[in-house]
This record gives sequence, C-alpha cells and structure tokens, in this order.
Amino acid sequence: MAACYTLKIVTDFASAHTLREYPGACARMHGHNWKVETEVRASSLDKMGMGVDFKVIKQATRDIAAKLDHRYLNDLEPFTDINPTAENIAAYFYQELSAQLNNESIRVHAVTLWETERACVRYAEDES
Ligand SMILES: Nc1nc2c(c(=O)[nH]1)N=C([C@H](O)[C@H](O)COP(=O)(O)OP(=O)(O)OP(=O)(O)O)CN2
Ligand SMILES: [Zn+2]
Repeated sequence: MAACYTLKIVTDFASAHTLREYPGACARMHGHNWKVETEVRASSLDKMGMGVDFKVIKQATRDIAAKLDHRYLNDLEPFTDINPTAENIAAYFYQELSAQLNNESIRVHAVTLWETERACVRYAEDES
C-alpha cells in the first residue's frame, strides 16, 4: 500500500456576509468567526521527515484568510457573483490553496470551513 500522510492546520478569520435569496435572517448582513481547516496529503517525506512544513500550509491558508478578514464578503470576487456560503468559501480556499501548494508529492486534500461552532462544510475533489 502506498504511503499517505494527511497533515492538517487550522486558522481563522472574521467577516460579514449576506446570503442572497435566503428565506430567513441570513439574508440580512451578519458576521461570523470562521474557522478554516486545511488538510494536505503527502506521499513521501523529506530528509527531515516532513511531508511539508506545517508553516508552509499555515502561511498559505493565512494569506487567503487575510484577504477575507474584516471584509464584507459579498463585495469580493468571486462572491460578487456567487453566494458567500460556507460551501462556496470552502471551495474557494481549496482552489486557491491547490494552485499554490500542489506538487509531485503533496496535494491539498480537503478544506473544512466552520461557520459556527455547530456547523461546517468539508470540501474535497479527490477522495482517493
Ligand atoms: N448549507 C448551508 N446552510 C447555511 C449556510 C451555509 O453557508 N451553508 N449559512 C447560513 C447562514 O450564514 C447563517 O448565518 C448560519 O445560521 P445558523 O446555522 O442558523 O446559525 P445559528 O448559530 O444562528 O443557528 P442555531 O440554530 O442556533 O444553530 C445558514 N445556513
Ligand atoms: Zn452567515
């Protein structure tokens, strides 16, 4: 069986959003303290015994979170056109992180976005 290490880091940000066409209070502007969990899979280790330094994953995730932090998400691409739901925000992190981090030995595996302490979305494209 091929080796597989799944690494996970957690970061957070705070921002406001409005869910367009939502049949309830979430159609009004409100805020969340979002928590982002980034999972990266590594198929091999470097000479230090790391799949990839946690610092690299943290920095990439924090850089994306910084663009959303203390902002009104509906004003920002791609959420001017698609609703800033937990699903769409998780997919946004996944795609941005994949473009930065994926290489021969590591791949972004999943992004979990916690909207509240009780509700989250996990987005992945390749579960194999
Ligand atoms: N599938 C999704 N459902 C909902 C989303 C979402 O992004 N994806 N978002 C919302 C709203 O943003 C809302 O702010 C969340 O509200 P809610 O889950 O009701 O959170 P509360 O903590 O206020 O609710 P409790 O019922 O007290 O748990 C809604 N749905
Ligand atoms: Zn909300």
